[in-house]
Amino acid sequence: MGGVCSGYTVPKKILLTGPKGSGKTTLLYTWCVGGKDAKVPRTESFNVEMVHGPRGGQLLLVWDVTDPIRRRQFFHGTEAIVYMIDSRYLSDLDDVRDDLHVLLEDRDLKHLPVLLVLGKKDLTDMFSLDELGKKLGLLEAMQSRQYDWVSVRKDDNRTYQTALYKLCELIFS
Ligand SMILES: Nc1nc2c(ncn2[C@@H]2O[C@H](COP(=O)(O)OP(=O)(O)OP(=O)(O)O)[C@@H](O)[C@H]2O)c(=O)[nH]1
Ligand SMILES: [Mg+2]
Repeated sequence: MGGVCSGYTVPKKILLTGPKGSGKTTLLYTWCVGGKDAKVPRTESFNVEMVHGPRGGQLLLVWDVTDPIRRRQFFHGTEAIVYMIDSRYLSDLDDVRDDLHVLLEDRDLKHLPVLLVLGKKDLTDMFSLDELGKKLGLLEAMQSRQYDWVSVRKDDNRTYQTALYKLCELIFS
């Protein structure tokens, strides 16, 4: 539940991660500006931004970090994971699968809700979610945690708002 202390809402800490160039910072800054064209800075190390969810009192502090080694320092206190994949590489997911499993097995991240985001859907054809689930071993990986998925494309802001809505459903419901 969202913590409220003396009238202030305590934000939920979110880890936004996934392979390099998958579209994480575009997602984060689109959430921040609420649907207008987001200016996306190049990510040197990490980005961190406060994001308002669709309902009052839904406040998220989102840490956007790619590097699998450096991101470890951001795990403590995390309350949900957003894992982003570039949809163009759905046919070659071995590295993604390994990275995702290492992340989900970390003791600081066990049992946390996960939103899987498939980015750049404007650049790819349809795919089967069953097939994706098998390739990523989602059935085992998502056992004992809440999980959802969504696809986004930067030419359609509604897809980013749907992603934010689903994330808040996972965290606040
Ligand atoms: N066509 C298309 N391009 C996108 C989309 N989302 C992001 N991009 C582009 O993909 C590139 C990488 O996007 P970023 O948001 O910087 O990706 P990132 O995951 O933050 O990258 P790193 O910080 O390097 O890990 C940029 O040129 C974006 O404009 C999308 O939905 N469709
Ligand atoms: Mg980035």
